[in-house]
Amino acid sequence: MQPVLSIAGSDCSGGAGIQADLKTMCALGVYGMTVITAITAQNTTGVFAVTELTPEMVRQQMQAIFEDIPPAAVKIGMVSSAPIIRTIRETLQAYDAKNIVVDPVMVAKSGHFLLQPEAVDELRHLLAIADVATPNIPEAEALTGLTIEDAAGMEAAARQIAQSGAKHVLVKGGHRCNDANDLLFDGNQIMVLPGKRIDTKNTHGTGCTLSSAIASYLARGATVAEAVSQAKTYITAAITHALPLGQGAGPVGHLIDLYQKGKLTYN
Ligand SMILES: Nc1ncnc2c1ncn2[C@@H]1O[C@H](COP(=O)(O)OP(=O)(O)O)[C@@H](O)[C@H]1O
Ligand SMILES: Cc1ncc(COP(=O)(O)O)c(N)n1
Repeated sequence: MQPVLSIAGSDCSGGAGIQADLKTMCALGVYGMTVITAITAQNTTGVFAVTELTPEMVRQQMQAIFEDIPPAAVKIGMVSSAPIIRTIRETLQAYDAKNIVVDPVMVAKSGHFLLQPEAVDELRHLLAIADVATPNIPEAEALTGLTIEDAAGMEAAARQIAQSGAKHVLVKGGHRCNDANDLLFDGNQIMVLPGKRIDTKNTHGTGCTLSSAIASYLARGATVAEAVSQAKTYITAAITHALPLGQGAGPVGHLIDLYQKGKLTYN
C-alpha cells in the first residue's frame, strides 16, 4: 500500500481539510499520513476559530514522517501563514519529496479567509515546487491578478501560474455557474476535464477531496493527466453522493463501501 501525506488544517466537522483527505485516501486504497498545520473550529455553516501550529512543530511532524515512511505523494492544503509555508517548502526540498500536489487554499466556502493576505507571495514560492497546483477560480485570480470570466480566462491564469514553476496547473471550475469543467495545463498543452454542474449546496470539502485524490492516484503510479482525470471522476461521484448533514454546505460523500463492494473501481 502506497503511503501518501496530507499537510493541511484540521476541520473538526469532518468535511474538509485533513479529515476529507484521510477519507479520500482510505477510499482510494492508499496509506494516509498527516502533518497538521492548524486546527480550525468550523462546521457546515462557517469557520469560527483558527489556531496555527508553530513552524517548528510542522517541521518536526514532517521530519518524523520523511525519516521513517517517505510518502509516494504529498498533498498540501491549508497553510495559513508565511513562516509555515516556508518551512514546508524547505523541508519538502530537503527530503526531495515526490509527486507534490499544492491546493492553494485561501478562502473557505463559507467565506472565511484561511490564508493570511501577506502569505500569498510565500504561497507562490511553494507553488513553484509543485508537480500539480490546483487553484479554484478565485484563488487563480488572486495569484495572477487576472479576472476570470470564462474558459479563456482559466487558460490564461493556468499559463501564468505555470510560469512560476508549477509543472502542471489545474484551474478548477467549481465556481462557474454554467458547468464544472476544469482545465489542466502541462506547460505545453491544455486539457479540458469536462464536468456537468450538479445542483447541490453540499460541496464542503470538494477542493480538499480532489487534491488528495490526485495525490492518491499519483502514488498508485498514474501519470498526472491520468491522476487528474481519475480524481475528477472521483470528486464527481463524491458530490453526487454528498451528505445532507448540518445546516449549511454539507460534506461530499466518500464512497468507501462502493469501492469495497467493487461497484466502483479505482481507475
Ligand atoms: N456543483 C458542482 N457540480 C459538479 N462539480 C463540481 C461542483 N462544484 C465543484 N465541482 C468540482 O469539484 C472540484 C473542486 O472544485 P472547486 O469547488 O472549484 O474547488 P474548491 O473547493 O477549492 O473551491 C472541481 O473538479 C470542480 O469542477
Ligand atoms: C481546514 C480546512 N481546509 C480547507 C478548507 C477549504 O474547503 P472548502 O473550500 O470546501 O470550505 C476548509 N474549509 N478547512
